[in-house]
Amino acid sequence: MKTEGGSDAAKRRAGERAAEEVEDGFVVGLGTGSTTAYAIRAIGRAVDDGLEVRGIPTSFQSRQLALEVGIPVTSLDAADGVDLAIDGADQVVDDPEAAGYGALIKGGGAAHTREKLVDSTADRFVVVADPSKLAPALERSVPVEVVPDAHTVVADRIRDLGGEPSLRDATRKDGPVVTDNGNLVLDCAFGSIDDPDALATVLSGLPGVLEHGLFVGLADATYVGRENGVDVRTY
Ligand SMILES: O=C(CO)[C@H](O)[C@H](O)COP(=O)(O)O
Repeated sequence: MKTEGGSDAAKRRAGERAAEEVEDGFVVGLGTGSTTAYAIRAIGRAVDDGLEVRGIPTSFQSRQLALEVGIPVTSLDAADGVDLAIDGADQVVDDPEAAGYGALIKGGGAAHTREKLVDSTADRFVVVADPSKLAPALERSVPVEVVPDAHTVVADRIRDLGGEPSLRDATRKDGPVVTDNGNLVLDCAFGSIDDPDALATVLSGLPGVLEHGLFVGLADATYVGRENGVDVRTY
């Protein structure tokens, strides 16, 4: 059995704190990843206790978990908006003086296209994270989902922009990761990103790019799980 380490405890606190924001009648965006999974499980327990909600999963993984814990699932085209989205992040800009304060890198689970769609649609988007995700600037590789035919062309454009693209390999399958949308992922290293908004705009404009993992100006708050509680950043 997996034991709960310090980081897992922090993730659980963040996820469960965010789940407390879910109100009766809400349509909730269900993000992807281990931190959001704590929120989904907590919402499932609340549903058992009588809370009436519908969830919009952002991935196969979050849909499976929602069904397992008894959250009725719906979709963006069937629901009339999203009241609250709860989602994790791979890195969060945590310097209030930085231009990109509250900007995120997402897509560690290759789910960032649907995550951005659902998170950006929500009236309120809450990020759940443990302290290891906080950084003064974004410096992790940016996941870029590309249609399969375009991966070499987009990789060349990324190099032109000064980035170093790497096709994401599957760990338990020969060949690359294939997203829930049937596409490939280029993890693109740019070093420390001074202007996330500018890079996001350029990446969005590249033919063949479906979506990238820079989330700029989308989050309303980040809940940071700590050993003894939760710190809330609002933007
Ligand atoms: O963006 C994501 C998936 O595409 C995840 O939210 C992100 O990778 C964080 O995951 P975790 O909570 O497991 O650290």
